[in-house]
Amino acid sequence: MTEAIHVRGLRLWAHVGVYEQERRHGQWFELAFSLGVDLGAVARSDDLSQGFDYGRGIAALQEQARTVRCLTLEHYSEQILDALEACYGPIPLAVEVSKCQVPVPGFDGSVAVSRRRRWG
Ligand SMILES: Nc1nc2c(c(=O)[nH]1)N=C([C@H](O)[C@@H](O)CO)CN2
Repeated sequence: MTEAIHVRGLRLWAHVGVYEQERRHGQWFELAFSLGVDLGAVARSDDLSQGFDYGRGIAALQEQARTVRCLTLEHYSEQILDALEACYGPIPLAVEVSKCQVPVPGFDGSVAVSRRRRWG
């Protein structure tokens, strides 16, 4: 993949987690996603209508986060890929979803899963 749009640091409050209280109360997630697309047309013309508007993907994931309910980061990442595909069609996609505060005793870090569709 030679060219891509990368969106990083998209913080979303979502109700995802194996524990019932994670799904009931919700928690912060941080997303990064990439669109593997040719940027040449917009680069030459300065006309966004000839390319991919990253704002549409951000808005779609903000909307999705309001209603999503599931257990695992893996399943959440699948729904994120589905939402991006609904936005942009069958283009190469990559996503990384991090749980910012993981409810594991004695663990102060974050956990992330990364997934790809049609990438490479
Ligand atoms: N592979 C995964 N393992 C775990 C997940 C997950 O989403 N994918 N989630 C949890 C809990 O929700 C976590 O927040 C704390 O135990 C556990 N393992």
